[in-house]
Amino acid sequence: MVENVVIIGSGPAGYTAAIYAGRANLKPFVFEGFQAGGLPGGQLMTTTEVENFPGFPTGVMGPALMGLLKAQAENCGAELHTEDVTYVDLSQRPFIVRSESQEVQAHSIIIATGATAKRLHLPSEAEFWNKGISACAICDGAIPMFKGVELAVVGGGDTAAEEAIFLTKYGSKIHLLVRSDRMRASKVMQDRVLAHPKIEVHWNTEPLDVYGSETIKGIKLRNTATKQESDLPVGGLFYAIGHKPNTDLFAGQLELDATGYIITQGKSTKTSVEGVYACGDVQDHEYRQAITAAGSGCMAALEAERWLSVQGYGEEFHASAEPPVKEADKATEETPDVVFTGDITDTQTYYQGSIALRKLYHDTEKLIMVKYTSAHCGPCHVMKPMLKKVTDEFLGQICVVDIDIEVDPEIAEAAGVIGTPTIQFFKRKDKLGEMRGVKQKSEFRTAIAQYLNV
Ligand SMILES: Cc1cc2nc3c(=O)[nH]c(=O)nc-3n(C[C@H](O)[C@H](O)[C@H](O)COP(=O)(O)OP(=O)(O)OC[C@H]3O[C@@H](n4cnc5c(N)ncnc54)[C@H](O)[C@@H]3O)c2cc1C
Repeated sequence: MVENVVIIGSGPAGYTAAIYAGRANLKPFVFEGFQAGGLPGGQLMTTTEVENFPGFPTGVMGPALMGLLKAQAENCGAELHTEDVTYVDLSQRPFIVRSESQEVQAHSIIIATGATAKRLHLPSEAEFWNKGISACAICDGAIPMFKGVELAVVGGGDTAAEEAIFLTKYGSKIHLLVRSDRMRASKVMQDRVLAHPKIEVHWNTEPLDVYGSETIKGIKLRNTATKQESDLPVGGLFYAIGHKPNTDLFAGQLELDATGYIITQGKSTKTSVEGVYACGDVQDHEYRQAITAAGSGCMAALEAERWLSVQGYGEEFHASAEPPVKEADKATEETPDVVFTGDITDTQTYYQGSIALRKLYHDTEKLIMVKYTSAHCGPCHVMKPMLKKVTDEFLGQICVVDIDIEVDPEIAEAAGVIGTPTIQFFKRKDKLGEMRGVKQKSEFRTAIAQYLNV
């Protein structure tokens, strides 16, 4: 079967294109992505309050907004697959789009792969990645290791300014490392940074490397004007140095500009290959906003629909009168997380908080799976429903304890948690293993099955 339209990416651009293509009865096939170019849900999964998306007069949390867009896309008939695309062939028709698990043929393609935060590639970066270095202050700032210590943010744009201000909630002092003698951030953000009593701006400053033992203890710096080197003891370093468009898949197949952004024609979302459209940040280095991404996602879907119709493609799929119950809803409806207020025994599967964890840790013979998450962590929002589907397969066999690291920072610190999400497994007071970050369902399933038999 040849799909009418395959959409690659699930940020505001991808989901909006899916909503429009779904409403046009095209049954869009969406590769939401998984790890290759950010998270399913895109960049807004890594932020907190979004105050400028129309329709939310008092703001909306980034992950919540993306949850709404996803639900709307599904309700409009989009078919969502939480996988990365690993290969495309735009030289033949129908086009070929491949992920690890499947190959799809498509009459048209909408590219909405967005952009990814850049790294500095410091000599010791790999050693300390997620052990004090992070590319998302909003996601990781609340981690116990960053509380009450001096932290550094590198960058001079709006993101760096936003992240430095955000981190003042947690760090004792924030050092903002700016490469030149001025910031690129908007005037209003610069004013906020410069007026903040907890932020010190280091002009003409670049990091050369980081050092530490288990976790980062400081940064070696160089003054870009005088070349003088210095040392800045900090407990965390946050990158905010811009983004790279996620276009490696299309290199040599589509026209890209010198920095890798997809070139679209005039006011349209048409690319250099007929039937292939690009929307959102992957083709926009100027506005880079959720609403502009969503707007261009709408344009891409409308343009694809018209093109399919002119070509005589575009098989229509009509939704049934009764909307199907969505998988995501099922997962949360079937087994609601249980919050214990009374006596804690190990007869249930889901628990929350440090009191439950302590009691189970001492009393139960069952496998305990502890989920350390935080409300601000986009990857945690991605992981939660996926993991829930897996743990529902083991009802009654394991005890799953949810720890919000902002509510229970002491227990997270005692457990050595240095990033969210983190999963730890315990049995009879022994720690059996740990998993960090979002993983495939199969990896979670294998780990649980393995530890159950220990
Ligand atoms: C910290 C932060 C805060 C922000 N705050 C705001 C704000 O307040 N207001 C605002 O308007 N904008 C904000 N932005 C900008 C906004 O998030 C982006 O402009 C917007 O998300 C771009 O949407 P997009 O759909 O083009 O791409 P993204 O959101 O970047 O989404 C890209 C999608 O493509 C997927 N993908 C990538 N590669 C592949 C692949 N190989 N296969 C399959 N899928 C793939 C990814 O998984 C992801 O789902 C913020 C950005 C950041 C980083």
